[in-house]
Amino acid sequence: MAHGLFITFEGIDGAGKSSHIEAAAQALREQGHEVVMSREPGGTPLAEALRELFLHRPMDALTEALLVFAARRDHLATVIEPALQRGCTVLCDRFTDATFAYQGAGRGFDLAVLSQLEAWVQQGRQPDMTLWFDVPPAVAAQRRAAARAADRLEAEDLAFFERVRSGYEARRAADPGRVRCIDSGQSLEAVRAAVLALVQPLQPRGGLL
Ligand SMILES: Nc1ncnc2c1ncn2[C@@H]1O[C@H](COP(=O)(O)OP(=O)(O)O)[C@@H](O)[C@H]1O
Ligand SMILES: Cc1cn([C@H]2C[C@H](O)[C@@H](COP(=O)(O)OP(=O)(O)O)O2)c(=O)[nH]c1=O
Repeated sequence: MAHGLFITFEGIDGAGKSSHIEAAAQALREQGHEVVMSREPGGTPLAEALRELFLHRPMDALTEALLVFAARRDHLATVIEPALQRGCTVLCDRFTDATFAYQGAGRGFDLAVLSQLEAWVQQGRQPDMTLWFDVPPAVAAQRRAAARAADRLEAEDLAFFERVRSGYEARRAADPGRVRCIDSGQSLEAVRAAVLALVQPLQPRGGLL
């Protein structure tokens, strides 16, 4: 079925993805896309409330996984799917690759259970393209320390973020056509050029209406 483009942005905390989403959106608008921007966990009032709990309350890995998928279900049903059906291009700061990377690789949670939750919640919906901002965890930690106070996930140690990074690499290896790796250890200007090189050729898809 025809639908708008669904593009997600991923990477460990401090990789630099949030620094480039607006530039990607602007480039796409200039190509004629009607852009909807969102984030996960979040993007709806319910999902934003779940995000606050997720980022600040202690919980085990299964609870983390259930919360992010509950938030995702609401976000997909009320924001992402309607926007894609209208033919919009949806840019989302994180999506299910983050769950496989953080809860799966980072926490060691069962990947088969995550795949089951993914199937129930997404009903086959997958991003058309994912930009994975890849950077060594030590570089990301320096960037975070200079920029902001750590939340519950950001307080994890370098070994955790090494596992998360390897989780993203596994997702890329499983679907290299979708997950595109950007070397985010470069300068802001070089990363921005790499992002624009990937998004500028994308044509608007148009919707059903
Ligand atoms: N390529 C880069 N070189 C140097 N600093 C960067 C680069 N990309 C991002 N930063 C800085 O690192 C910090 C974290 O970036 P941010 O975009 O918030 O990361 P993320 O969204 O991936 O957590 C910000 O202060 C940002 O200005
Ligand atoms: C979407 C998602 C995010 N997360 C984590 C990754 C981040 O540490 C955190 C929030 O992501 P993010 O919005 O990137 O945080 P910030 O705006 O502070 O950069 O949630 C998961 O652990 N699993 C998930 O499925």
